[in-house]
Amino acid sequence: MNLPVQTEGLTKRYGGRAAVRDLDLSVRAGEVYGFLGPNGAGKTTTLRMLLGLVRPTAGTVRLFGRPPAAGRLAGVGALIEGPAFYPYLSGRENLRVLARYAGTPAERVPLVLDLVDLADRAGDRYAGYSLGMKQRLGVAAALLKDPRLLILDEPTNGLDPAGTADMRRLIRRLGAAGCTVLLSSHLLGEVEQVCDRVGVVSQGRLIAEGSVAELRGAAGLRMLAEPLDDAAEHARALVGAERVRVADGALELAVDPDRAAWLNTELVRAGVAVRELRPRERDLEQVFFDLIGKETTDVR
Ligand SMILES: Nc1ncnc2c1ncn2[C@@H]1O[C@H](COP(=O)(O)OP(=O)(O)OP(=O)(O)O)[C@@H](O)[C@H]1O
Repeated sequence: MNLPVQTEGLTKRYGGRAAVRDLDLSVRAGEVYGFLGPNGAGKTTTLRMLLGLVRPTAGTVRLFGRPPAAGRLAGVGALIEGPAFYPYLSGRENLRVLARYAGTPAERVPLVLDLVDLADRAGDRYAGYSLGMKQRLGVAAALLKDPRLLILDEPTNGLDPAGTADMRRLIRRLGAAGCTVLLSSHLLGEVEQVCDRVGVVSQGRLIAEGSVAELRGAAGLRMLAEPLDDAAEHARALVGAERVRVADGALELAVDPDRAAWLNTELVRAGVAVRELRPRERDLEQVFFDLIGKETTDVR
């Protein structure tokens, strides 16, 4: 099956500096994929290589199984740089101009305006739009050709909270409608809220990939109990030694949190006083900084 996006060993060097290093990325049909990383991690360079706007130093890019040669990006819509629109034309007129250039039927214009929630303001001049409306018009332009894959570079960058919420809603709506979306972001909360899967990029390398839940790590339980040694011994006997760890005066148990009541009953029965038992979940922010921190240490 041809994936919407597949790269192998994708690398871009500028002089001696690698902006993107040996990147294997795959985006599956119908998913909203978040490409997450701090500023300068290589996100824009990667997206530009996907679109054939920057030539890779090494490695390959396939979009729906084909290399992204110029003029052969059928089925792909993108918003990479701030969209260039005529300030004195309305949103609708701007899209009509673009549709004409692209050979897209003008009937798509009201459809995409509706999709991005700009139908009411379509007759207003572009110059009078808020930043959020300008970004949404950019997405509308990318949607003109009814793409199967939409690539968005930091779509909420610079937007106020309301504009950000509108953009997130729009992305979720597009995802729900079956469009594959690849978006870059340096904001965890963003990818957490809209993405099915996330790839974390740092210093040009993909350092982690998975669903938000997977990135958070396996859920588990954290227990405060007395005496702790007895609790640990019984817990090991109950769930397996490899699933039990003592850390900071507490027990960490790599088990399904649904087993809390059962564990509590068993330990109390064994004479252990369980003071606290709660699900342990790593905050995604912590995961992100753990990953980035580790990476920085590795590189040093
Ligand atoms: N045309 C270029 N010439 C030289 N270096 C470049 C060029 N484009 C990007 N870089 C460098 O490559 C690295 C990655 O940049 P890139 O813009 O891809 O990162 P990013 O993750 O998109 O960050 P941001 O969110 O800040 O745009 C940076 O160190 C940047 O300075």
